[in-house]
Amino acid sequence: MAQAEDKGEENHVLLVAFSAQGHINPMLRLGKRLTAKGVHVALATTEIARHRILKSSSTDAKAAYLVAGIKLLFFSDGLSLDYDRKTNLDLYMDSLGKHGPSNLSALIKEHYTSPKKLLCLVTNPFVPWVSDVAAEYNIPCAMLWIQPCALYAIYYRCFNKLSAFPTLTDPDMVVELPGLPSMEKEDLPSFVLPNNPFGSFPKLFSELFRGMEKFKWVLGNSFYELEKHVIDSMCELYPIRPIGPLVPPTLLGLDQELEDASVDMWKSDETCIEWLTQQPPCSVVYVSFGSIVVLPAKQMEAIATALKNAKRPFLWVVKPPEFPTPDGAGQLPLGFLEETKDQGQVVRWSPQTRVLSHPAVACFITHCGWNSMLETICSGIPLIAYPQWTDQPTNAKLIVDVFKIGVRIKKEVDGNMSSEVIEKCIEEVMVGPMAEQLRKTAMALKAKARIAVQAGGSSDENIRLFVEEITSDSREKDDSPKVGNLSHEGQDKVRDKDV
Ligand SMILES: O=c1c(-c2ccc(O)cc2)coc2cc(O[C@@H]3O[C@H](CO)[C@@H](O)[C@H](O)[C@H]3O)cc(O)c12
Ligand SMILES: O=c1ccn([C@@H]2O[C@H](COP(=O)(O)OP(=O)(O)O)[C@@H](O)[C@H]2O)c(=O)[nH]1
Repeated sequence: MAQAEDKGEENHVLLVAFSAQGHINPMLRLGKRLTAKGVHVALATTEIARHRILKSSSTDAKAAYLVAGIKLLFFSDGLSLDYDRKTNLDLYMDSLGKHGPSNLSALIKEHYTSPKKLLCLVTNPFVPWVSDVAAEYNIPCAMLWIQPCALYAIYYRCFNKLSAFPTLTDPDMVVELPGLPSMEKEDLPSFVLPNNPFGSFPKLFSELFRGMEKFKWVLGNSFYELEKHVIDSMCELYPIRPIGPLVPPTLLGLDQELEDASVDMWKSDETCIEWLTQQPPCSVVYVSFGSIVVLPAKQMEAIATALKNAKRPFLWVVKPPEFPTPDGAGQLPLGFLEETKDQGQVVRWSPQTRVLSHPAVACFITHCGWNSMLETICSGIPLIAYPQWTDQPTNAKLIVDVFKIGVRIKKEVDGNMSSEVIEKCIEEVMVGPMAEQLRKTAMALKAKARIAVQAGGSSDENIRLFVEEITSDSREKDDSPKVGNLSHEGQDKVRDKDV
């Protein structure tokens, strides 16, 4: 690899991402939008990401270091490559927090002849210590918030103790926040509940949200028209500027931009596209729980039974667990593949954005990861929500009560889902007046997403403003906080132009 990345050129931005696929890709797409506005961009993440990208044979070795003109750089999180990070999340996050700062700092020294040439570091919320590395070099720092702006507002208010949240003595309280519907405990992010098992998460986020002044800008992977009430509600506190949706350009109708900026950590099975092509329009139920969630065997069984009984074509992504367990978690019930061979397809990993935009696909049963939700919004199809942890319960609430583009699978008292309820949800989004209404709303949101990212749209304007500020910032050496959002007036102007 080249010793120095800057080759004497000016206007560099370094993005730093946590090593999940759903974290790196929105960062890379932000990088591409910055590149389009004349900024040089590189992305740093941890070695485990390089290992996964190289293992996924759909990406060749060269592509693992250069994605759409963005150079990828890697640093160590202090753990060996075969360490089971998923089972030991708290230890993993601790190790990353301990070793990340010095390793990233060394990476900056190694790759930039003068760190002062960096206009800005952009970090994501799971590596908040990046702002300290930025401060060490006197470089301004921005955060890309990669979940809905609603989650930003909830965490900000929770960790700054601005609103009441459930406690051990009052675990069932309903949370009321500006710009959001009333939220019960099953609608809140799992990390703010008193029974959250991940001890280090509240620590990480409470430090982050109580020290927000370290970030001169907060950018959000969302768009104003999608979440305007909650975005407006944060204007007086610590504004967030939506610059998304950061999804592949083909999903946004930006066909002049052919190349997507993203990496694959798993090789996708393209045969399912041929299979989709043989299915009737708007007939297929797509099912996926993303890259991290592994469903217990009982829940796998409930889905399997519901899909069989629904008697509709289905495409189900069953990603084999990286560290299999003896209780059968994440595995298909015996005989299922044989029984359904004429009805559906099971793949280990799908080309999801191609699937969602395929005319044969009718709806999506999802864990409600935010990237999957944005991709679905941009494809204009309804969702069936089955959230698991982190932001997903709140994302499900948004789908049903704010965006109104889907239904949610209600859990039984034992926390599991019944196959009858799943089957009923499938019928609800496929046929009848409710299905029609959901589809109409979904199509309208898709149109708004496209407008937001086109030249002069709300997200495009926010990117332009950000680039203007980071570049003038470096010229003027102005250190005053730049947390201002587009003014309401500005937002209105952009909206008026859209309609
Ligand atoms: O919270 C975590 C932690 C974590 C952090 C601190 C700690 O003490 C313990 C665990 C690790 O990996 C994640 C990975 C995620 O991926 C995915 O990221 C998308 C964008 O944020 C989401 O929308 C999807 O729901 C999600 O699965 C989302 C997360 O919220 C996390
Ligand atoms: O079979 C699959 C399942 C998921 N994805 C992609 O993986 C990402 C998942 O991100 P998300 O935030 O939805 O969930 P996570 O996997 O981080 O929980 C999305 O961009 C999906 O398009 C994919 O390409 N193929």
